[in-house]
Parts: sequence; C-alpha cells; structure tokens
Amino acid sequence: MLEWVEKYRPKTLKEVAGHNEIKEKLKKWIEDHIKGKNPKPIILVGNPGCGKTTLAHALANDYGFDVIELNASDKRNRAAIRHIVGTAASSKSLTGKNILIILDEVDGISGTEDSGGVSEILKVIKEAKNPIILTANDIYKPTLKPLRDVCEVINVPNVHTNTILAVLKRIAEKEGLDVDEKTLKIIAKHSGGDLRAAINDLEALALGGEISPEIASKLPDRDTERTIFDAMRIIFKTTHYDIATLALMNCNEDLQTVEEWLAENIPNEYKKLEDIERAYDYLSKADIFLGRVYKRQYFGLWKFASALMTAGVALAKDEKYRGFTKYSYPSVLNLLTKTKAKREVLKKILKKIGEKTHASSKRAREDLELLKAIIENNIEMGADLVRYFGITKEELENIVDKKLVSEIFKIIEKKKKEEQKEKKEKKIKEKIVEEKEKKEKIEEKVEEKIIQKEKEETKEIKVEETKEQKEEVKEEKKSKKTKKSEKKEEKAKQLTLDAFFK
Ligand SMILES: Nc1ncnc2c1ncn2[C@@H]1O[C@H](COP(=O)(O)OP(=O)(O)OP(=O)(O)O)[C@@H](O)[C@H]1O
Repeated sequence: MLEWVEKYRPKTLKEVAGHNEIKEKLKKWIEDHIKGKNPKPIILVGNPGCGKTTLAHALANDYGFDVIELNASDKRNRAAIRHIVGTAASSKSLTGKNILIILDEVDGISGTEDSGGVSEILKVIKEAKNPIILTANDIYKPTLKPLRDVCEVINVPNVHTNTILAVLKRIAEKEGLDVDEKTLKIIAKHSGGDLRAAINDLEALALGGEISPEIASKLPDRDTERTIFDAMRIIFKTTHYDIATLALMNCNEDLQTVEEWLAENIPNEYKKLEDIERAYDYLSKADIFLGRVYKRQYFGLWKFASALMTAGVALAKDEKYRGFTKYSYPSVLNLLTKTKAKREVLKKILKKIGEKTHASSKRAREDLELLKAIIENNIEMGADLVRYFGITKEELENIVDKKLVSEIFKIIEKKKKEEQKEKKEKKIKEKIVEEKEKKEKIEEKVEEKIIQKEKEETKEIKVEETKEQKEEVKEEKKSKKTKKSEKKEEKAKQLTLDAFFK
C-alpha cells in the first residue's frame, strides 16, 4: 500500500499546488535546454515537504524526460552519478528520451568527513550534458558556496495554509473520509507550510479511525515534538550514514530523549528480527557512551553516542521499509509526563526545605520524610514546621493525606489569628505608652514655659525698681542742688545786704 504522500504526489506541474512563478521559471529553463542553450543547473532550496522534488519530477513528466534521481550526499551514489553522466553522453535514456538528473539533499554532503563531496558534484555538473536539478533544505553553508556559484538558486517557499487546505480536501474526498473543514484547517495550519507533514498527519488521524477538531489539535507541536517526529522519520527511513547523523540537526531534544524515542519506535518501523536486534544493539552501545558523558563529564564521547544512535539505528536495516509508520510517544516519557506535575511540586518543596536547613536536595529529601513522620505524630509541631518552611497547602497535598493537610492549615490559621491578635494588643499597648509619654512631655514643656514667664516678670519688676530708684536719686540730687543754689543765693543776698548796711 502506498503512503498518501506518494499516492497523491502530483504528476504534472499543473497538479502541483501553488509555486506558480517557480513553475514558469522551470518551464523556461527546460525549454532552453531543449533548444541547446545549456543553462546553469538549478538548485531548488526550501524547507522539507514544500514540493522541491515534486516540482522536478512534474517538470520532467510534462516535457517527456526520464528521471535519474540520486541522493547527492551518499558517497556510494557518487560513482553511479559519474557513471551515468559519463555514459549518458548522448544525454538520452535507453527509451530514447531526454534525461533529467535530480540530485537530492546536496546539503547532506558533510564538510569535514566528505571534503571531496562538493568538488565531485562540481565535476559532474561541469561534464554533464543533461539538465540537472539539485535540491537542498539549506544551501547557505560556506562549504556549499562553490555549488551556489555554478547554479541558479531558486527558493521554494513554504506552501500557503489555504493551498494545503485545498490539497487535504481533495485527498479526504478521494479517500472518502468523514472529516469537516474545521479539522482540515487545524491540520493545515499546524503543518507550518510543510505539505508532506500535513498529508502525513491526515493519514495518521485516518488510521486512528477518528478525525475530529479535538484530536487534530492534539497533533504534536510543529516546533518541538514535530522535530523529533522528523528525526525519527529520517533515521528510520534512510540508509545513508550522513543523512542519519544530520537527523538531529534541528532537533532540540537531548540525546536521552531521542534514545527513548528510538527505543520505543524501533519495533514500529523495523519488521525483520535481525534488523530489530541490530538496532537495539547499536542503541545500547550508544547508551553506554551517553552514560559516560553524563557520569564522568567526558563530553568528547557525545559524538559517538550520537552517531551510534542515529547512523547505527539507521544502518541496522538491510533495506528501507516502505510505507507510513506512525511513531509513538515513548511510554516511559508518557509516564514521566503524567507524574511531571507531581515531581515539580516535590522539587519545590525540597528546595524550600533545603533553603531553610542549608541542605542539598538529597538531604532535604530525608528531612521531608522526617517532616511527614512529625506531621503524623505531632500535628502541632508539624504545622509549625510546615509554616516555617513556607510549604503551601497545594504543595503539601502532594505528599500528605488531604485530611491531615486541612487540619494542619486550620492550626496554622488559628495560630496566625492568635498572633495577629497579640500583635494588635501589643500595638495598642505601645500606643497608650506613647500617648502617655507625649502627654508628659507636653506637661513638662508647659511647666517650663510658666517658669520662664515668671522669671521674665521678676526681671521686669527689678528693672522698674532700679528705674524708680534712679529717678529718686536724681530728684534728691536735684533738690540738693536747688537747696544749695538757694543757700548760695541767700548768702549772696545777705552779703549784698550786709554791704548795703555797712
Ligand atoms: N506543492 C505541492 N502540491 C501538491 N503536493 C505537494 C506539494 N508539495 C509537497 N506535496 C506533497 O508532499 C510530498 C513531499 O513533497 P516533496 O518530496 O516534493 O518535498 P520536498 O520539498 O522535496 O521535501 P524534502 O526536502 O524533505 O525532500 C509529495 O509527495 C506531495 O504529496
């Protein structure tokens, strides 16, 4: 049974959804070839599943070309490519048709381990009389610059959501699926412009037997889980070392998670016992390296773990298994996800205890056991400790019986209220003392002022007194003076009288 992406792969350019401008460019390019103008080879660059290979095949079909499609990043293919290019000097196939060479995944030529890869492809391009289309997800690696220089780069954008929706509708109709537009829209949006992913999702949901908006919205997330799905697809479907090792390039998951995914899905993909055995053998070897990376911090071993996991599992099969495989979420991770919330809470509690007791989380774990025992035997003390550590009710419910928790928090509330009351009373008492002190101070000040005033008054009286005394002395002096002068005058008068009578 063909998987849907193959079953519904467009045969002609007309059937290819979207990409109208690119279709015109390709048509002109192949017509130039037919006219013998020998234009530059084309590199179609775009994200996975946007239709690069489909465009190339449809073009060949429309113009009656036979196709030779080879994976450029596979070293073993290079000899075949050279041979084909060499023998196809007449640029015609056995059937007498023109040949279009499609070199897939040129960005899979790895720079260091396959340094001659790019120059070999360049040689092929130079010698070939046939039109060549190369495809790549990313052509902007520095090692691929020589290829960019001799080819025409055409960027193929992601497929528009509406276009994807139209394709999904057509497939659903042909497959007689009972699915509404809302669900198809969710799948289309979710694919992020990757039509292959959208078709695969629709097929996976159809296989599951139920296609509803609820289920469609549970599809793995494009940017996170999706990348791990892509990685699984690449590792399980390829038989090439380089491609397999690149499978984790855009994958954000750590190697331990990838290992779980592979362990879960090996028997989903591989059917021959020998393949399964070999795959698990490589995976277990990868696990040994990975263990040493983490335990001994030998980060140099990481690449061996990664290579054994990706290329090891990929090359464990004798040949590719065709058809669609539904990769499942690892059951162990499923279990961990289910208990994740609980584990997170436990971590928080241990952190809180550790902060107060200045202990590691390992030691805090022992303290937590102690706390549980205290709660069961002396709930008052347990409540005090729970409060001291700052453990919330919701957190405590994860580790202690709910009944006990509500009792503990009743005690805590009661204590809190009592403390608040005490605090209030203390505040009132303090206020009273404060007021009293204030009053006393005011009284002291008033007294001081009265004394001051009295002092000032006595001073004034004294001043008055001295003034009066001065006046009196003056008066006395004055009267003495007048008396003296009167006496003088009298004396003078007497003298004149005496003189007169003499
Ligand atoms: N524009 C399109 N119109 C119709 N179907 C498409 C289109 N693009 C992709 N598809 C579907 O998606 C499948 C994958 O497309 P194709 O192999 O061309 O992608 P690609 O861009 O070459 O991806 P990759 O980079 O992974 O090789 C096709 O088999 C086809 O069913």
